[in-house]
Amino acid sequence: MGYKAGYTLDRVPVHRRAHSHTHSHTHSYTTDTLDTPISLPCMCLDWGRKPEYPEETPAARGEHTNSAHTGPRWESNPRPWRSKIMVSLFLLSLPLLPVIITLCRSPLRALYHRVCERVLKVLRGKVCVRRTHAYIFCECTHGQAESVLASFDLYIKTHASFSIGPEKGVFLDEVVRREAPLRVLELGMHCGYTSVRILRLLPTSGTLLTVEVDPLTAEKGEEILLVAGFKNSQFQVLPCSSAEAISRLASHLGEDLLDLVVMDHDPEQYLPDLLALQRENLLSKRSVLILNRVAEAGARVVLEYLTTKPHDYTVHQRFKDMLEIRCGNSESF
Ligand SMILES: C[S@@+](CC[C@H](N)C(=O)[O-])C[C@H]1O[C@@H](n2cnc3c(N)ncnc32)[C@H](O)[C@@H]1O
Repeated sequence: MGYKAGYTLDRVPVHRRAHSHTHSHTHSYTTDTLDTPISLPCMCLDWGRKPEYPEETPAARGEHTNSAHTGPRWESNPRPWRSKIMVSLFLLSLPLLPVIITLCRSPLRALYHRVCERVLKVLRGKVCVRRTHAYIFCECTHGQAESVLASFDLYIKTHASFSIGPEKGVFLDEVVRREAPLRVLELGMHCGYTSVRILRLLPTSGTLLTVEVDPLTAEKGEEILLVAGFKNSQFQVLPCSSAEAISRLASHLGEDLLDLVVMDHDPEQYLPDLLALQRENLLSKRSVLILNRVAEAGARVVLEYLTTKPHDYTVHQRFKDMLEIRCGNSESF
C-alpha cells in the first residue's frame, strides 16, 4: 500500500510603600502595606537577590540580632547559596510538575486533567479522520462490512487508538445482538467505526441515526458507511451538534422511540443530552444507553445524576470505561 502514516512554577523586598517614613522597632512589620500584589513568579525570581532597599535591613535600622525581631527575616541573612540551591531545586523539579500535580489532591489536579483531555481530544480528532478514511478506503474490500471492520481493527492495532476499539466493540456487539434495536442513536460518529459495528448487527428494519459535529468528519464517516455497503435507507448522518440533533430527532423518528443510544461524543455533554432526550420523550422503559469514557472528568456529573435516579436508571453492565444503562424501572418514561 502506498499510504504511510506518521503518528502522533521571602523574600521579595516587599515594597513597603517604599516606606518614606522611618519605622520604629515596635511596629514596623505589622503596619506594612503592599504597593503591589505579590506574584508567585516574582517571588521565585527574587530568591537570593541582594536587598534593593538596604536601609530596610536590620543593620541599617540599628537592630541587634537579639532584638525582639528575632524571626527569620530575609533581610537578616539573605544566604545566597541557600537560595541558589532552592532555585536549582525548583528548576530541576519542573519536569516533575505533571507527576506532582497528578499526585496531589487539589483543584489543580482536576484542571490539569481537563487540559490533558482537551489536548488529547484535539490531537485525536485532527490526526485521525483523513488518515483513517484513506487507510480504510484502500485496505478494505468495498461493500463488505466485515472487511471494513477488519481494516479498522488492523488500523487501530498498528496506527491509532480509538475510544471504542475492538474489545469494547465486542461488548457493544453483545448489547446490540441481545437488544436487537430498531431505532439507534449514536452521538459522536467520528470515522464510523462504531457505526459499522452497530449497523451490521441491526435487524432488517433497524435504522441508525448518527451525529457528528465536525462536517468533514461527518462526510468521511458517511463515506465509510457507504463503502461498507450500507444503504441510505439504513442510516442517516446528522452533521450537527448532539443538542441540535436531539431537538430535531422527533421529526426523524416519527412515532418511534429510541431503543439504543450510544454516547461517545463529549462526556461533558452526556448529562445535558440525556436530559434533552427525556424532555423530548424520546426514551422508553426499554431503552438502553451505552456511555463510553465514563472515567473522564466530564462524565462525573452524569454518573452522579444516574445515582440520584435509581428508579429510572440502572447500571446493567460495565466493561472498562463503558457502561450499559437500562432505563425505566418506573413509569417515568
Ligand atoms: C471519540 S470520537 C467518537 C468515536 C466513534 N464512536 C468511533 O467509534 O469511531 C468523538 C466524536 O464526537 C464528536 N463530537 C464531540 N462533541 C460533539 C457534540 N457535542 N455533538 C456531536 N459530535 C460531537 C467529535 O467531533 C468526535 O468525532
